[in-house]
Amino acid sequence: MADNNVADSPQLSELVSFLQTLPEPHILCDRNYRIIAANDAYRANWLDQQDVVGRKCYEVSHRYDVPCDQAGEFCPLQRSLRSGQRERVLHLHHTPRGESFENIELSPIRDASGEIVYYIEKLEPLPGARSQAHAQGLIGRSPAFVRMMEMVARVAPSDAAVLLQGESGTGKELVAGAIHRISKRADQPFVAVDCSGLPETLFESELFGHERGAFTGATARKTGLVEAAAGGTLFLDEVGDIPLSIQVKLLRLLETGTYRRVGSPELRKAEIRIISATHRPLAEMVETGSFRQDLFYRLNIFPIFLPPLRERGDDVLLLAEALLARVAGGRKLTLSAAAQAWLVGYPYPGNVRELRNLLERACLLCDGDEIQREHLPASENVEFSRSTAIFAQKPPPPDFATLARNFKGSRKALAQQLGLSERTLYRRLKMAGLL
Ligand SMILES: Nc1ncnc2c1ncn2[C@@H]1O[C@H](COP(=O)(O)OP(=O)(O)OP(=O)(O)O)[C@@H](O)[C@H]1O
Repeated sequence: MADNNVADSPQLSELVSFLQTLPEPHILCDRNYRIIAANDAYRANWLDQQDVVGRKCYEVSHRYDVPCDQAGEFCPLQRSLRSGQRERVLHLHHTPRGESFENIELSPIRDASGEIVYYIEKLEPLPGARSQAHAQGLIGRSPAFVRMMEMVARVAPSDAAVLLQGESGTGKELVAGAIHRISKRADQPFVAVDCSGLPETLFESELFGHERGAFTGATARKTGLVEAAAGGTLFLDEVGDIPLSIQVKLLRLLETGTYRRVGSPELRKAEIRIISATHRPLAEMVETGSFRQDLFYRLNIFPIFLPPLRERGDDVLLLAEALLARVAGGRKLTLSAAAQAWLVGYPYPGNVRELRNLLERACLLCDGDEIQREHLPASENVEFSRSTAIFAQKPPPPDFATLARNFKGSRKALAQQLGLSERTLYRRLKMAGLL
């Protein structure tokens, strides 16, 4: 770690030996992006590489010739110079093991006059996210994808409820898993519940468990999914498909953090973090009354929008290469220039899932080593796959007017069922022409 340039300055050498005590990779930079020192944890990542001291941070981490903000990315150093505060960003960095997402935290160090003279930069790799072709985790490097990953990195360490919204096949389940793996609950269970596949009658006993004899057929005590996820993460997939009658039960769990097994008076504490996902427009469903507003607020503490593949530019080819390696069953396949051109131009209504399916089919059709244009769908099939993608979506739940007309109870009961105040309900009824 010792650096001849810095040994003369007592203040600096103190800083440098402080960095050395830190277990995470750290570097010290000046205001001009020059790396002045790097601790052993950082150097361990750069084994066998040219020394980084004296080089510019953007050149080492990005192989750019200019600072990040001039290359179209956020530069935490520039931000910190402006704000005078500590700044955090997520960057895709070149490392000796390939590209990897890293959480960067930059803390300014001031001299006696208050002027910022150095920056301490902490670099922590984000587990579960890579841009490399053969990684098993989330793949992408487009600006839309990096923006999403930045949100993932920010929320993961907290216990905040996350709502993942995005079209079908955009990777919501994968992102939920990544949040769990980055969180402090990573060593505890990750339990996924497909809410659309859960019949109304089973919802409570599946989620909360039941006692022996709680209802006909309950021949033994059953542990619920909330209990199975204890200490970890409960992932509620397709949360927009939960019927109104059940939404209230979920709300109670979120509001009180407690639940009861069916057939048991004992109140149990739920030690879980909730991540939910939906491809439905939940905010609109709240407007039309098919999703409870209060439950929406509880789930939507930290919303993350997953970009559709058609907005992810070059990620298509990056993903295609990685997914090809995953579906090719050990064969080493490449994509011809014409196949690549078709893949880049296709709009992917079924997103990454559809890309994966197209490649799986192409592998089966291809006898050689290179996937050709003809192994991919003819243009008329594009419409076919689009209609199947739409067909795969479930019918929307009934709208507010239908619900309100068919409701048998009082207006107060209807307001309660919809999670609205009576005043809001009155306004909605009026707008729907029902008053
Ligand atoms: N960024 C990504 N990198 C690698 N694979 C991905 C990525 N995004 C999605 N996939 C793959 O695409 C497929 C669909 O992903 P996933 O099931 O997570 O989507 P989803 O948004 O939850 O879909 P749905 O709304 O239909 O449940 C999976 O095979 C997943 O591994």
